[in-house]
Amino acid sequence: MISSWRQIFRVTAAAMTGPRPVVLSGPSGAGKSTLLKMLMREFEGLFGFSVSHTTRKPRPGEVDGKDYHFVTLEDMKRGVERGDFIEHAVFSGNMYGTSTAAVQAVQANNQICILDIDMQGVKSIKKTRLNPIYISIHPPSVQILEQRLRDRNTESEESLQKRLNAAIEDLEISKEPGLFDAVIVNDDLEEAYNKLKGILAKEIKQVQSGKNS
Ligand SMILES: Nc1ncnc2c1ncn2[C@@H]1O[C@H](COP(=O)(O)OP(=O)(O)OP(=O)(O)O)[C@@H](O)[C@H]1O
Ligand SMILES: Nc1nc2c(ncn2[C@@H]2O[C@H](COP(=O)(O)O)[C@@H](O)[C@H]2O)c(=O)[nH]1
Repeated sequence: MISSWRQIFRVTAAAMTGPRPVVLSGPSGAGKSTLLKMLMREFEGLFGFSVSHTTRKPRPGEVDGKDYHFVTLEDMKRGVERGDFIEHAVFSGNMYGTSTAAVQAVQANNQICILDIDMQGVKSIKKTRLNPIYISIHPPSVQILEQRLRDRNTESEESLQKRLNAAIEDLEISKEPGLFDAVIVNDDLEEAYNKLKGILAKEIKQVQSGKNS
């Protein structure tokens, strides 16, 4: 346990000196992955994705170690017991977690670390010294969210309903004053992306100037 606290301290200490990490949260299907992939494409090398662990099965096209570390429930539980995770949560029947190593790997490259995590993760990260910028991505409406999730064609009916129920709850919680630094309604994708870039402009400039000096 002591070594895991040391690890967490190292991550948080690095976060206080390097660029601030960015937490993207918001309902499943709101467009977090779409937006973060756009950022990583436009600003190649500036951002690094914190690759979470999950017990859910990979979707077609998802790559182990890139999109997620896909693990068994037993492995995940062992990792939690070892203290490998800064935060972890159960979402829609599967476990998800951000490992200290995932954040450290990004910070070691002096990149802006992006975490794509659910509301429980946000609440847990708030108790650490990671000090990220918290951004919530919202859909224009729950109806549009449902349509996007259906069109994505990744969920069973049961999983879809669980995600919609969580979405309704999380949209309510996200109104809590001070919980997020910014809320972006992802209606028109380009517009939402430009807002995201605006919010991160200072961090982007800071890392760009460091890389060019
Ligand atoms: N502005 C938009 N207009 C229309 N479709 C969109 C928009 N943004 C994202 N989408 C589509 O909606 C679907 C959900 O987006 P995405 O997978 O990025 O959501 P997510 O928030 O990362 O979901 P999850 O939390 O489940 O990983 C995708 O098929 C994506 O192409
Ligand atoms: N608390 C955490 N939530 C996470 C993490 N990685 C992803 N997520 C969230 O889970 C849901 C579902 O993701 P999906 O890929 O199965 O659609 C979504 O809201 C993610 O933000 C994590 O490490 N911790």
